[in-house]
Amino acid sequence: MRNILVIEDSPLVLKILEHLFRQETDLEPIFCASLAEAEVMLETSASLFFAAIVDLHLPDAPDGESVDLVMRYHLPCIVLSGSYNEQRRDELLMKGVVDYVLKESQHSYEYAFRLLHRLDHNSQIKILIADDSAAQRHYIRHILEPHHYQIIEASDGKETLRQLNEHPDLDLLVLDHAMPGVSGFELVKLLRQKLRLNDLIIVGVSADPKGSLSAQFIKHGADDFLRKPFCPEELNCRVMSTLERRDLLRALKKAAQFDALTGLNNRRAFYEQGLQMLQQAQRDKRQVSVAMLDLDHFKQINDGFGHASGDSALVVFARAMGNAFPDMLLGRLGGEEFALLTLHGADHVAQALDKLRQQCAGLHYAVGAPPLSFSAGLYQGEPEDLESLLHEADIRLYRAKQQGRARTVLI
Ligand SMILES: Nc1nc2c(ncn2[C@@H]2O[C@H](COP(=O)(O)OP(=O)(O)OP(=O)(O)O)[C@@H](O)[C@H]2O)c(=O)[nH]1
Repeated sequence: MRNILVIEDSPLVLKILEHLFRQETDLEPIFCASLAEAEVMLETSASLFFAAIVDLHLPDAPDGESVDLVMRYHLPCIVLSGSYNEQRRDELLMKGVVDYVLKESQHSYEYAFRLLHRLDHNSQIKILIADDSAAQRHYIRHILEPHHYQIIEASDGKETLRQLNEHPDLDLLVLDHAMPGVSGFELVKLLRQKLRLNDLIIVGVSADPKGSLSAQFIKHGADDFLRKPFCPEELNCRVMSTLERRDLLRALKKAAQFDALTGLNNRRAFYEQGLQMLQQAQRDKRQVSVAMLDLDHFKQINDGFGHASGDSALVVFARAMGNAFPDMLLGRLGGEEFALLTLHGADHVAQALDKLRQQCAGLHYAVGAPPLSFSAGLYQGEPEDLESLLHEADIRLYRAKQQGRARTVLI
């Protein structure tokens, strides 16, 4: 839970904020209606707070004194203001507030909450600022720092490449075009062709007046582009939206690859990775082993102990399978049916399946429920066609069920 200090006196705004905080499970607001109240709160409990949302005009602080108070305690500060004043906004942003949000619509309040959520993740985000001008690097750092990112700098193309090698977990590159040595534009091409395709977000930056440059950057793989001079909010908005877009894509990819209940590969991902494994085995002239596993009398668990207990049986079984076969390709093909594919020989897999069977008997998944048991069909053969290999394993699984379940059939 993150405590958020809210310094605000307007009953209407408080009502809106209370409503929005009620929808948050991990943010807890603590409200102060005046500067005096906030001073006492921070004096006694500043370390409890993660960030602050601050009204610019309070009866005992008519001129933004509440912002200075919060900044003195080095708390990330989101300013809420009823009126827009460009000079005031610039002053506040240069002072290091996270953002200046107008109290004009539901959308702006929601934006403030997006900022709070991002702040929570930003300390894990690594940004590289690549620009040959020290002043420009300093300016960008100053804009990004209040958002709590980890920031690294590079002053030319070569150093940028060195930093990228040194920090393979970099999330975002703010890349100036006109750098000595390798230009920003050349770097984008190089990074997208040679290093990695999607993981690194690239935001191009240039003072070049040519309109086509931004399009060229983006066509060659940059995620966004900013023309200098840009205002602090513009950079922050673009960094935030590219990060959000990447997180969304990652979540989508995860949902498309993994079974939501057990976390194992789903059927599609199992087939995709299985095909790659078969191609590798063909190149290495090796056989593969494939097994199909199916929980025994699973319907009785659902019928006798409820669907939730059935689900929990699937979860504990999948976890045990993951522990038993850490270096093999595993998947949930559907229902209570699982599969594995490996370069290990069938004897090795058969032994591991027996061990898993013993462990399953001791797994707890519902009060009073019978021990978990599974049948398996196992086949070793040439890495030709995944469908046929699975079919062979399935025939053997059928035999295992016929022969009384709780066993592995290899022949
Ligand atoms: N709880 C739960 N049940 C599921 C899920 N997917 C499939 N099932 C149930 O799994 C059961 C499978 O039953 P059957 O195909 O008759 O197999 P079984 O009872 O295990 O019998 P044998 O395989 O012959 O030992 C059905 O009742 C399905 O409704 C799931 O995601 N969660």
